Amino acid sequence: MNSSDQNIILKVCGMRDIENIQAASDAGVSLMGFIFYEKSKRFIQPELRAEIFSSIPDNIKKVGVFVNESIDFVKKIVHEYNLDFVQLHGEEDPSYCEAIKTLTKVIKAFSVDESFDFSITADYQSCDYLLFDAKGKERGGNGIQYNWDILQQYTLDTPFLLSGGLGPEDAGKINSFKHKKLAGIDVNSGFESAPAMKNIENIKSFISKLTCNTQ
Ligand SMILES: O=C(O)c1ccccc1N[C@@H]1O[C@H](COP(=O)(O)O)[C@@H](O)[C@H]1O
Repeated sequence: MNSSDQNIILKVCGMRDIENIQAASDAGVSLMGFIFYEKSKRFIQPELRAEIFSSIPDNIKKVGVFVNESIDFVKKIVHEYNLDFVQLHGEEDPSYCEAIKTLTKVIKAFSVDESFDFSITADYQSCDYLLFDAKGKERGGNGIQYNWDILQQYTLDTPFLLSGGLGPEDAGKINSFKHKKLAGIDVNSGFESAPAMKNIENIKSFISKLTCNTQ
């Protein structure tokens, strides 16, 4: 039961299956991530993109996820699929983020562990959101969490998304987590029955247990 006036963004990442996208949309998800990183299990093959993107309901905000791609490639994809956001999961520097910001909104991801130095985020304050994922072997989608207490060291104004191994059982922990710059949460492998296939019942049950409203 949602009982708060607070709104947070719920992003479901790594979508690829047309029926699963529709079902997630029907469940109330309005921000979805699509992976343009070839080494990911959730990569969308170029030949499937046109059909997938033309099927996405109009109310869905589309996030393209990239890792150290050329700016020209990202630009092309933003225009081709009308992306509302670009999420950057590599070593993209502040000037790269600025260049993408001329096209669409930018989410810059950082890999966090207990020794993460938040001072590096200072140069990324013009991004629309930062995203704090867990540091793991892969660029993203590692399915592991870090100790969220470290996020209290983040004191800048740019809002952030909480990410990294979030699963259906984490609703209570998310409800208890407080940070004035928390803008949303990003879920992925913790809700999968197979790569890029989300368990819709788990998403519905998760949303119902969050005390904030999701948007
Ligand atoms: O999901 C992927 O395969 C992926 C690949 C490369 C960059 C980012 C990726 N996904 C992002 O990873 C995080 C955490 O995912 P998880 O919950 O630990 O599975 C999330 O921000 C996804 O957007």
